[in-house]
Amino acid sequence: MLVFPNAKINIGLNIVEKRADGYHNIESCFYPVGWSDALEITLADEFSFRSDGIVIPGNSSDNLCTKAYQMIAADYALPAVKMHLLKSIPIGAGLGGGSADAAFVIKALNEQFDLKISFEKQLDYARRLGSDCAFFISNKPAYCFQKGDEFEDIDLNLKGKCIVLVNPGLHISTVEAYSGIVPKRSEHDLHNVLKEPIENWKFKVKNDFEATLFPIYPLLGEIKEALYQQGALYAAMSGSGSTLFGIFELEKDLQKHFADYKVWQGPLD
Ligand SMILES: C[C@](O)(CO)[C@H](O)COP(=O)(O)OP(=O)(O)OC[C@H]1O[C@@H](n2ccc(N)nc2=O)[C@H](O)[C@@H]1O
Ligand SMILES: Nc1ncnc2c1ncn2[C@@H]1O[C@H](COP(=O)(O)OP(=O)(O)OP(=O)(O)O)[C@@H](O)[C@H]1O
Repeated sequence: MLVFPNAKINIGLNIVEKRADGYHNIESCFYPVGWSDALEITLADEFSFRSDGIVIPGNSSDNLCTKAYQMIAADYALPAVKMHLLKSIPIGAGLGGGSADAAFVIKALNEQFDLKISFEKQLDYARRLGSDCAFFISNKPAYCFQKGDEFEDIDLNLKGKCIVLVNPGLHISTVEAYSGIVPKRSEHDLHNVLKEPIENWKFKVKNDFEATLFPIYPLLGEIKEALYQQGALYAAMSGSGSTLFGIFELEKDLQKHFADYKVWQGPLD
């Protein structure tokens, strides 16, 4: 089976409070984007995982794909498989790429081997692998709360608009990014603000990581500003960085403009 785990962006990210378990409760809109890895899962004599493309830190037993397989294999009689990942989504980029790979393994094993794991149970498995992971089980625009792993439907349709993702190659650790944050309630209810015209978002839809990370990495703020100068309706950092995104009314080719960085651009669904 061949699947294409895709990235996500965070449209708005309020870090509301620190939890007793050390994590943070957040409020965010998660939106799928087309920057994708490719993952092939085939029957084999023994389990193996290998990856090509962007080098993933850690060895194959640390990989979230391996962890997802082992977790399901602990509860279901799974045959051995060979997994081959072509890694394209930048790492430490706020795009949830590792989480997407893991969620797609859960979904692919369920389908390929007819395991009949319910949707709710797939979500529970995904939550065990990472806060971002559960989103990729449904992989539809959603308002996310708690650790980012509880969802409500959101009335937001950006279909037809174009997104440009710019990754400057800085690897920002999620743990470090959260450690710099002083949580606070947001001034604006994200649900309501996202119903306003996209041109208003610039003033009201904030990613709380920007205030602490932009002073440390000024390049991030410069790229966001450049996206606005190029005509973005809305621009922001995704997750804990380091990827910036711009949403444009029409197709936009900024590959040359951001020639020093990794750029992905395409339509939103
Ligand atoms: C920044 C976001 O990408 C926004 O979508 C996510 O909140 C991060 O999700 P993730 O990468 O799946 O994070 P996890 O692998 O679950 O956690 C990594 C570390 O980030 C911190 N963490 C993560 C999620 C969360 N809601 N609060 C946290 O404080 C914790 O220190 C945790 O040990
Ligand atoms: N399949 C995988 N792809 C990418 N990273 C992986 C994978 N498996 C394990 N990891 C580990 O997860 C870490 C970061 O994962 P990921 O790419 O999801 O982070 P991110 O882009 O910062 O996402 P976010 O902050 O939005 O969760 C890496 O340091 C890497 O060691």
